[in-house]
Amino acid sequence: MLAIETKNLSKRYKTKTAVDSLNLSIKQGELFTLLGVNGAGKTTTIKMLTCLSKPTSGDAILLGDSIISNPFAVKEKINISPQETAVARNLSVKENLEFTAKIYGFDRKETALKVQEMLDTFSLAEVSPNKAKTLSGGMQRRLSIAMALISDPQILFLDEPTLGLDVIARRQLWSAIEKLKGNITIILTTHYMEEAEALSDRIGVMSKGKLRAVGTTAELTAKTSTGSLEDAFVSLATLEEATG
Ligand SMILES: Nc1ncnc2c1ncn2[C@@H]1O[C@H](COP(=O)(O)OP(=O)(O)OP(=O)(O)O)[C@@H](O)[C@H]1O
Repeated sequence: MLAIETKNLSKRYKTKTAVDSLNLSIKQGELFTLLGVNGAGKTTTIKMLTCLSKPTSGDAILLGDSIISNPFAVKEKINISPQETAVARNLSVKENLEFTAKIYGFDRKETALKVQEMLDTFSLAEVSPNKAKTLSGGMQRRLSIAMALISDPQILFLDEPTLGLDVIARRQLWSAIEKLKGNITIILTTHYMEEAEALSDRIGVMSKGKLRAVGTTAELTAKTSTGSLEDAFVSLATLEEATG
């Protein structure tokens, strides 16, 4: 069974087609990156796949369930770390994780185990008693991802996880994401080429709501006869300008 299969997934606002007939297949355990410039349609795609926004037309099947006809089943299997982190600023790191575990109905023993696992995986043990608002941007993002993983989702969505982070914080977040690879399906959005290249099994290039190409870095560079992902991306964007 595929983790995600979209069928002509589309979202139109009044005058704007944000996502245009997206057809995409993502395997279980894959780390798949949607790469595109601002306004390409990445966040709108994530919002539809996480049942936060209804498609105008088309559908997506996540682990066998449709986002249109069975959104509750979909929501049980997924979680998202959104662009704006979802941490409670006045709670400590540990309290944020415990609070999330309680929402999902874990008992005290399960909560303690899960919280410790997340503190270790995301190198947050040292700041566990500190209020979230005192953390650096990078640590807040790591906490946000840890909170999204508490419920043991089978698919995790990361919307621009390293936006605004410095190079050190970005590398720390990459290594946290790398630890998750293979155990869970991850859909990541970014407009950083080096991030897509460092983390992804496959990359989907989006521009102006359309999926222009899908493949590994090597496949995308071969397809465009270029020497780097950045050149491949520019080539695909230029192609898009020619074809509309
Ligand atoms: N609620 C809305 N109403 C009207 N237009 C919208 C709405 N949300 C998004 N759009 C438009 O749809 C297009 C795609 O936006 P989206 O946020 O999905 O892009 P993105 O690739 O995630 O960009 P970014 O990297 O800036 O987050 C943009 O042109 C945006 O202005």
